[in-house]
Amino acid sequence: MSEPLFGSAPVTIAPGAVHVPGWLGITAQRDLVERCREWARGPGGMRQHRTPRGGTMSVRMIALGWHWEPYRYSREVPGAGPVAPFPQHLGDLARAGLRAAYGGEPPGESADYDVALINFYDADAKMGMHQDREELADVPVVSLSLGDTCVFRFGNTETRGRPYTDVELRSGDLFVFGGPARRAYHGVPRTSPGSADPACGLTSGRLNITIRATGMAPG
Ligand SMILES: O=C(O)CCC(=O)C(=O)O
Ligand SMILES: [Fe+2]
Repeated sequence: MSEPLFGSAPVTIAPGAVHVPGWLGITAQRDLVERCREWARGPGGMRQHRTPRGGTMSVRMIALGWHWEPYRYSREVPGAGPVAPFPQHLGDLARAGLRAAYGGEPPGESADYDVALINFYDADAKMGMHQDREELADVPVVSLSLGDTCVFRFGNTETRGRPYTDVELRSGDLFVFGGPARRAYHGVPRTSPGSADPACGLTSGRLNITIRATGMAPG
């Protein structure tokens, strides 16, 4: 274990998938919530995306560095111009997250993070089991949770179903999945409305930031 910012020891959920409870202290949480509010005002705002099968995602999201919507990355936000830039401090935070989770060299390619997806969950929002697989690079995904507690379901690389492990993610928790877990199915079956400490800066709902490397050439 090396240099956790805060909180308890890493817990390995599956090979390559590590949960670090309470990694971000309350001040860092509040700072990130405030930045999310600014990012939410970026090109296109927080959007509920349609899926190719005709559904609508229940989370609201915005992306930095690359725009994402089901199921591809692009430089432009449809109808709103170029995507907001990727803040380098999120790349630094992600690399610190890798060290906290893995305690040494992370599995996969070197970590040139270039995209962050910011999801907002209201009390009813959830996310079905899916793989993060639009990225070409084999770099771990770094996930930060803010606000309400949720159940994060972390499964296997073969199917949306069992075996999986349900993990409670609270405000300030870090979850990293790379190496053999990089393409594992995962989702958020529910959140617990009203469970957050308001001192985190969010009085209702949950924010999740995933920091990723697309492996795609900029521009
Ligand atoms: O909200 C979460 O914890 C997971 C989000 C997620 O899986 C995604 O954005 O792809
Ligand atoms: Fe995901």
